[in-house]
Amino acid sequence: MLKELPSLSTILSAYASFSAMAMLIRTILNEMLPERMTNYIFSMIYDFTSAYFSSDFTFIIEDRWHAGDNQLFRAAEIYFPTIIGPSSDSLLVGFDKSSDPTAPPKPSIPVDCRFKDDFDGMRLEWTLSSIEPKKYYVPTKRFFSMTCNKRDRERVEQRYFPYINKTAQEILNKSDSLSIYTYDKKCSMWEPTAFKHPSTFETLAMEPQLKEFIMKDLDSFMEREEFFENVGRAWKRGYLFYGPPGTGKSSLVAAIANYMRSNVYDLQFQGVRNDYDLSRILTSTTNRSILLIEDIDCITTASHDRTKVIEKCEVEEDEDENKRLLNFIDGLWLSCGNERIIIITTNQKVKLDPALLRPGRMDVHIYMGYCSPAGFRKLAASYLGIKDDKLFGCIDDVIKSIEATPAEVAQQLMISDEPKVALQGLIEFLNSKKKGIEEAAVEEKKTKFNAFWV
Ligand SMILES: Nc1ncnc2c1ncn2[C@@H]1O[C@H](COP(=O)(O)OP(=O)(O)OP(=O)(O)O)[C@@H](O)[C@H]1O
Repeated sequence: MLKELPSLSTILSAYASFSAMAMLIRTILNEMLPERMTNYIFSMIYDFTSAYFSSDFTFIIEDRWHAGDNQLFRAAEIYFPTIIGPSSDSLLVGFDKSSDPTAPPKPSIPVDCRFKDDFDGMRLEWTLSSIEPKKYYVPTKRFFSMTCNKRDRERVEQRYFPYINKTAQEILNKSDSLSIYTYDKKCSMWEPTAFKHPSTFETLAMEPQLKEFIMKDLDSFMEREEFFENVGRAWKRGYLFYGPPGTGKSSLVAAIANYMRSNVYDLQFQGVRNDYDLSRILTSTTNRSILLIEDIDCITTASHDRTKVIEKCEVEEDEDENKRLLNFIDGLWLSCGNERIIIITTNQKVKLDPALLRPGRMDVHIYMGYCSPAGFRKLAASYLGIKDDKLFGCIDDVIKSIEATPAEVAQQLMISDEPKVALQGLIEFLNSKKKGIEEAAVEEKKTKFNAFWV
């Protein structure tokens, strides 16, 4: 076997010829090529050989991805503070406006902090870095980086990253704080505010069957990811809430957010310039959230009340605006990611283009109406903590005969903590409203009568 090995003199002479060759190439390159070109060639050779022979592999997760937020970065931001422990020597802490100051502060990862995570037998060391932009209007770029062994690359891609996403979602589901986001056009980013609306399905004054229907619909939507995938439909559901002001449309949105434990993105149609803008705004929202567009009737000036005489140019303007709105809603369905609930509210459904209301754009239409006796009882239970009273019968009678919104009834019930006083005040309010309506009806009759004889 030893015989097969080359002799020492052969090895030395091979090494000498290789070195001579390398020197010759180097001299030729130095003589013939400009210095910058030579440096470039050497750096390429270095990069190639070091990548080929190195056993390291680096993953980088930047905060932006394809002109939107990088969802993996957002998930990492939620997950990493929960694993940062003895392996790190610093932690960023703070409170936001909505935090309980007596509770421990919220943790976050400081820039340049190194920390380790153990997953499936691998020890992965992460760093959060940031790059300051050269131009003042470009935001700071932040990214997590981690170098692992090349042989672990597949495991990290296939199992560790999905694990980060899943764990972040579980943390969000368990967390008791929700946020409502509004889009800041100047900074091109969503601004979160703590969402602490107390409305729940329990406190809502609406027909119990309707509540049941909405809750079941939401549950079945959340459970049917596979169904949506099999039938080739986007995993989204569109709800239209319509009804007079003060009947609880916004309260219903809040009840849904609390029920689903979902953040709300409050989207302003007026703030969106074009399709590209919309897609950019939507890609920076997170999955499993509610997209809310309130008072959509105020967006379109179009009136479908065909009894009204409208100028030709007005009709054309309305049609343009309607087209833009339909495009906007279709854009929502296309670009807003998965597991989304899209809610549109309006005071006047008749003003909306019927094309907007078709299934696929708006799947479920919910009418929020005036206060019924059952609605009043719900409000009395929430505001006064009472289930019955001898004044209830009298209130039921008036409430059935007029149009009082739950907001108006709730307003009266808040006047006093003393149930008797509050109920008495409500009766007076309802009676005066009834009287006002009757007087207005008589007045209208009189006007019509006079007009007939003129
Ligand atoms: N159905 C309801 N159940 C319980 N509370 C209600 C209901 N409707 C209205 N309220 C009370 O009235 C207030 C105003 O209601 P809300 O803003 O939800 O009505 P809205 O229909 O969204 O009104 P708008 O069309 O003007 O936006 C709520 O904060 C809540 O206290």
